[in-house]
Amino acid sequence: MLDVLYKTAANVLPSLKADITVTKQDSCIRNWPNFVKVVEVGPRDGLQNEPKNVPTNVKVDLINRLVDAGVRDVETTSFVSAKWVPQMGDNKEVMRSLQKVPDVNYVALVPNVKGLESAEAVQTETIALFLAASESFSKKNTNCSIDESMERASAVLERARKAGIRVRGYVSCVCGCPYEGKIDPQKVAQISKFLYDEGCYEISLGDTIGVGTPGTIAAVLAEVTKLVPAEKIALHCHNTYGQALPNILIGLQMGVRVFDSSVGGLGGCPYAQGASGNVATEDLVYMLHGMGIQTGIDLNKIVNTAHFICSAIGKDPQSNVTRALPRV
Ligand SMILES: CC(C)(COP(=O)([O-])OP(=O)([O-])OC[C@H]1O[C@@H](n2cnc3c(N)ncnc32)[C@H](O)[C@@H]1OP(=O)([O-])[O-])[C@@H](O)C(=O)NCCC(=O)NCCSC(=O)C[C@@](C)(O)CC(=O)[O-]
Repeated sequence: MLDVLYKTAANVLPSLKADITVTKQDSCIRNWPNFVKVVEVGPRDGLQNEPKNVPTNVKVDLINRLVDAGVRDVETTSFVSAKWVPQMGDNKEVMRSLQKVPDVNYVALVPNVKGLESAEAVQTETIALFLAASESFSKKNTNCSIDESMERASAVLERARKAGIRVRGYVSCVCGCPYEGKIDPQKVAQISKFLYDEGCYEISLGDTIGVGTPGTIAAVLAEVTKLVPAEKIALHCHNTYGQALPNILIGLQMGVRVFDSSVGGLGGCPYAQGASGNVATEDLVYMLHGMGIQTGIDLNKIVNTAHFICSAIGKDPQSNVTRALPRV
């Protein structure tokens, strides 16, 4: 089986035909799902840490290209303080400029009720709340303790419920914290359960600084799935130590069916110095299609989108697949 894949790859590289999709029957592994949801976080997580100002029209173009490539869940921007994250200061303009496609879930990150009010003002239908499993990271990132962040989250969730806005939840630092080091998986599980009980439709577990390994991810998932069903969990893996894809494989094995990624592998958190971007969408899609798992995403188009945004911001793609494939 692997011989066939390698030969196929050798025949098509470096043309843009390397989407080595295998059928379910071809796949030597039988217990994978048929479909996995990919949540594209590039326009928010990918660009929030960029030193250069990215023009609003480039952000909007990026989102439209991602949607055209088949992405159906995309994090567009964040309604946080522009004093804290100036890169997202054009949040309302971005949301207003989108020509929304009906079956696409456009998600905006929100830290508090003020952020929700701004999101509502531009007809945002889905928001993402973010909490941390580390006390120090919570303070650095949102200027409040974990308990205070839970109070803020409850207020946001109550208002969102009344307004009919869907809420996704994040837990950051699930494998480690840039300030505290190791994080107890039970703490991650408690916060995940809080978000689940409060009505988040999905809980994304963030390996914010990309220190997780298949071993630590398995330990975290083992604890979290005691309190939250695996089908409600997403994994958000940064790739600092090159462990994102193996971690995702462990997630798949443990029943996770939703994975966050960032086109071109861009990203990082302004309050987690040294952390690199998320797993690149094109690397994730390449792996999943190669396992016979569908994503609805066109690999060629996503690679072109990675080339587009990387050249717009003057960066090399942090993705093996995009480095391997030329732009057409
Ligand atoms: C949460 C705050 C706002 C608290 O910041 P604060 O300074 O404690 O807020 P405050 O309530 O004391 O208000 C201070 C000022 O901020 C304003 N303010 C208050 N709230 C808002 C708002 N929503 N939008 C716009 N402005 C706001 C407020 O109006 C006031 O304005 P002033 O009177 O001084 O002119 C701040 O800490 C903040 O914006 N933090 C965001 C940090 C951030 O965006 N980090 C990156 C995203 S998280 C991440 O990347 C991790 C993730 C999700 O990807 C998963 C993973 O990888 O782990």
